[in-house]
Amino acid sequence: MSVVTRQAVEAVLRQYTDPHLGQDPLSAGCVRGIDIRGEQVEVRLELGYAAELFRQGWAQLLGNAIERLDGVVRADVQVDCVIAAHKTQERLPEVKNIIAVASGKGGVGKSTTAANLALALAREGARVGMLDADIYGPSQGIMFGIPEGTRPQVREQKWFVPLEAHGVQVMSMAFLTDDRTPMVWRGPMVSGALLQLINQTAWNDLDYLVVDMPPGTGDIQLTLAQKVPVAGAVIVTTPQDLALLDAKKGVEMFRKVNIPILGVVENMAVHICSHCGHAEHLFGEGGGERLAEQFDVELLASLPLSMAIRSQADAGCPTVIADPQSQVAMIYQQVARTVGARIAQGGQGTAQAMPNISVAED
Ligand SMILES: Nc1ncnc2c1ncn2[C@@H]1O[C@H](COP(=O)(O)OP(=O)(O)OP(=O)(O)O)[C@@H](O)[C@H]1O
Repeated sequence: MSVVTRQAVEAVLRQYTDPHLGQDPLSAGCVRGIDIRGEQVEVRLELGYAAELFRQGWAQLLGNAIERLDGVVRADVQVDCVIAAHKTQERLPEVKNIIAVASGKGGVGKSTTAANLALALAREGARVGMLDADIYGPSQGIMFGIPEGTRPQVREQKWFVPLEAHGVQVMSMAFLTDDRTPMVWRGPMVSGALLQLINQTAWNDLDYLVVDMPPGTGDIQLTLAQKVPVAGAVIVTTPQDLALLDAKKGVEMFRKVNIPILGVVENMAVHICSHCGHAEHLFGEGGGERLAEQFDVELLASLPLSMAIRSQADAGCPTVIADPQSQVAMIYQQVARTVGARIAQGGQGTAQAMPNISVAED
């Protein structure tokens, strides 16, 4: 009878690439324990991102592979998700990671993407908040189905208690104003008000706070990006040349303030005929890919122009929860897990970068 070794188990693990981390569990530092008792093997893995819809399948796949080793009768793989606080996250103790969702121009589907991303993160088991910072066209209240006129409670005359919808904590300037208040705010006022909104909301133990940024790349965006400890940004674009040009400005702006770009989402990329299923590239093919290549950012997903995406979001129940088994919902889930994985890889949990000290022998 052959005896199973730790090396043999590790060699099996090395053959499998975590699709979100792009590395095998060992190289990615996910292995927390390997226990071998005779013919039984127990492996514990820890993922630094939310992956409720992935972890069981991943555990099963790895377990089956280990069971194919000579001398193994049973392999149990346990996969846990543990989301750490981003290293820059000190000012907001209740928020571990802030994700900015931005676009170079309006109307590309930034808010729709932000809502689906937040809900997808929640479905993956994370505690999630949504801050609607799109002050000129706040739409998260509608997308989360919060009845117009609902006001947040105020605690100790200082804290706004975020509204809860579909399991996500939601806050928007729209909850504090009414339709008759014209939003003709100038830049500095807007940034000030938004910072106050972020800092004075009583967020409750969030793994991720998704911020739906105002469209564009002006002063408001820059101030927010600098004053809020953002873990990373997701840029939303459509494939038209003009939108892509604006998206490039967005990428450059975040780079300038040293905020990592987690990736680009290309929205309304293809039209799928609801009668025959034929896919048509309305605005030209491969724009998102070119942008990703040119700017060395990851293309997280290409989403179709779809009536369902629009009608479900506009009705207060975005696709991720309205039709959770749909292909589109699965794309959003994939984006959510990848975004979480990129943040985890960006140095989560490391308190501070230490200077290197080298000791040389004479
Ligand atoms: N993939 C899609 N397919 C079809 N319609 C979409 C898609 N994504 C977004 N939409 C629709 O396009 C419109 C604009 O979307 P959204 O409000 O998300 O854009 P935005 O970039 O946030 O715009 P703004 O910044 O001006 O608020 C909405 O009616 C939305 O439902």
